[in-house]
Amino acid sequence: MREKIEGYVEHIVYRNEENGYTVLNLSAGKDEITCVGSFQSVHEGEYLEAEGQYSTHATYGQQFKAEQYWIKIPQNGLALERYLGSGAVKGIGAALAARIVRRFGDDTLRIMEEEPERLAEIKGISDRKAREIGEQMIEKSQMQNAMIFLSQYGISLTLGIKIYNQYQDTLYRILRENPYKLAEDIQGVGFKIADEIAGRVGIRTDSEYRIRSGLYYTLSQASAQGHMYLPKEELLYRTSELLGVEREVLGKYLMDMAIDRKIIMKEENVYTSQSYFLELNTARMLQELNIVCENAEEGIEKRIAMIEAKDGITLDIMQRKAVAAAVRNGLMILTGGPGTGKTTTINTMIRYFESEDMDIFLAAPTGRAAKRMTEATGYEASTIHRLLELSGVVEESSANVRFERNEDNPLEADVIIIDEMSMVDIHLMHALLSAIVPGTRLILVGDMNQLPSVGPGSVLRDMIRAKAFPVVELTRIFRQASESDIVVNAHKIHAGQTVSLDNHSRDFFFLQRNDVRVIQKVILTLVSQKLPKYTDARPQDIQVLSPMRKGPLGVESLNEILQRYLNPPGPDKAERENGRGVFREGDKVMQIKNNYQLEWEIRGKHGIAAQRGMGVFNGDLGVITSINSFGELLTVEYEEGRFVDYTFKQLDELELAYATTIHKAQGSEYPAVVIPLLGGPKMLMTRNLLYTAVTRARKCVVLTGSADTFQAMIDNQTEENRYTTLSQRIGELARD
Ligand SMILES: Nc1ncnc2c1ncn2[C@@H]1O[C@H](COP(=O)(O)OP(=O)(O)OP(=O)(O)O)[C@@H](O)[C@H]1O
Repeated sequence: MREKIEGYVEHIVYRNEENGYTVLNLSAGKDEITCVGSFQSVHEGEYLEAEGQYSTHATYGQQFKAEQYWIKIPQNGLALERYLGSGAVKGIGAALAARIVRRFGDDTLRIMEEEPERLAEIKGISDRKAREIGEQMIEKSQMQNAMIFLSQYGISLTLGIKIYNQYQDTLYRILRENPYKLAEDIQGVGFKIADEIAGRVGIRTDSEYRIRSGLYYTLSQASAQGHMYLPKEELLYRTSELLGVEREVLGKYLMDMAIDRKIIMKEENVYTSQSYFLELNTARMLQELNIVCENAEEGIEKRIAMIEAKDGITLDIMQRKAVAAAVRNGLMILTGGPGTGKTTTINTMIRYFESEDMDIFLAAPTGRAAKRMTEATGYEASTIHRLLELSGVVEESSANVRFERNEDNPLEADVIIIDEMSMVDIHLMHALLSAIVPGTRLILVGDMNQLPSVGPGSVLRDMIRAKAFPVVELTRIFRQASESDIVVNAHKIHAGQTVSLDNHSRDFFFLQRNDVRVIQKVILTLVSQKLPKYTDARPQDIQVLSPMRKGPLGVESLNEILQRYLNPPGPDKAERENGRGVFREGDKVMQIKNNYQLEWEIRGKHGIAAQRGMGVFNGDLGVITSINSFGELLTVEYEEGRFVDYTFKQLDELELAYATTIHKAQGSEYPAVVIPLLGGPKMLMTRNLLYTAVTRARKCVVLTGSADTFQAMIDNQTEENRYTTLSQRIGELARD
């Protein structure tokens, strides 16, 4: 039940400076109430009104959880003295507070606000200080008023403070005239919040601001779906649906927005300016790197032969071609499916450049992929983010990341090799290219048939389609059929051929089951018993990959079931409820968005940090090691012993990960993978998706469900259609 309480802040028991989480004692008449919540700035002695609910904490007993609060500066002498003495006003300490209150009594507050110059009558306060105190008081009461005003529109305190800091006094005008400006200026306010405020303020649905903001929002939504632009008609259609405004009305605003350079229109395609220039500049930088390296010609073949002899391998003609192309060109792309010898080729390239004393950097888009690259090459590989030296001051989305390595401070390497290029989105590609000077060789390696990157663009495919850069495609499968049916079948799936499901294989199995419950049971037995034994792995290393989130075979249900059996509740395991279920110590979890600001540390003896860093990324897998309800912290251990503390408020960035979607598994590999397949929407159940799922497994893949669904997926060549024009931009520049 929602209740309202009020009283003086007696004592601040605990405060987390970072997120404002506070435990305080409130003195309300005769009662003392323990009150917890996120208080931005509360001081002892202040009079607090709070709305929220009582709850009972296992250790700390009854406490009041504040959801909203208002601070009142106390009026009477003693409370006022305490308030002022608590450091609430800069420049006033306890002793000075006592003197001020002794002098002005109950009139203190009025004097401080209205006649602050009179404070100078007190010893220890100069004219200047008096003025400063006055300004602070005005600021405080303005902020207070602003918060009250904003709370009418359902704006939370944290957001309210951001809004106030951005606009100060002009906030009233902005809110009344154009709340959509908030969506442009303030992180955390999107079109939806702005539109809700606009509705309450009474702004017309066909107002110019609303339409412009709606058009822009639709474009950003498209970008979140992977597109770089929308065709004009589609943009108008989607925006008209969103705003409930006729399509005909919208068109004319596009022109205005183009004049303001908010958007760019080209051949009936509409881009945000940012998207347009991302593609254009990426194309330009690629062209600049695309040079033929002089005096590389001599003895390439001979040197490759020498390396082959030394390493005891014989490269295939295409592999040799790839190494030579990497030596000759400033930019080259190596593509091929699993087992076609990409890694072997990279290794030979590395030996080649090593023999020329060149500095070589290796990187991949995810931590897991980088680790695999390190293992396969024996050469240290890092994530692209780490290579570019992600710097601390960044905003949340990948679009606003800042790197230490950029055009002013480029990477000092002779050769840069990037693996798993299919996962690199346009933002990361742009950042990478910005940090590379022409003359440095860039070698991009990836499988263009994997699902496209999570972020916008389809960089690798677009580059290959542009036909403007040297590309070598490896098609011969080196891994023998007897050795790996995973690889052979993946290629068959890609080629649309029939895959034998007779289970005469050592690493590729199909268990035909048509009942959902039976399939769930099969999955459970596979993960908890059979596969760990068969592949010599731990149950948490076996990954269940589902095409979908919802439904009895979707990620959500499967996680619930797997959690129940693999990590049941126990007296020694702390838990934390969240909206979607429960997190428990020992659970396998996944970070589900890029968070460049989240800190990790590698803990040495006695839990002392031995190394620190920033950034946890979409798809990173870890295990919950502890849940601390008092400190409201949940700790996850990620690979390489990186520990990350999440406040309870950040838990929406985590999900149980016994099962994950195939999309989330891109670029990752697991010893063994289990894939349930039983019907599903045609849009989703594609050949591409099946191919990506199967290629995630290193030692063993088990599919379970309906063979018809399996075949239907092989036959379904629908591909996600991304609106991108990187290849056109490359083409235009190449013609110039
Ligand atoms: N020219 C070659 N001659 C003989 N064997 C080869 C050759 N090239 C690669 N192989 C072998 O084929 C297998 C797959 O090669 P590699 O790991 O380089 O492929 P990949 O494309 O990187 O595969 P994946 O993406 O699945 O890791 C390895 O066992 C490798 O030793």
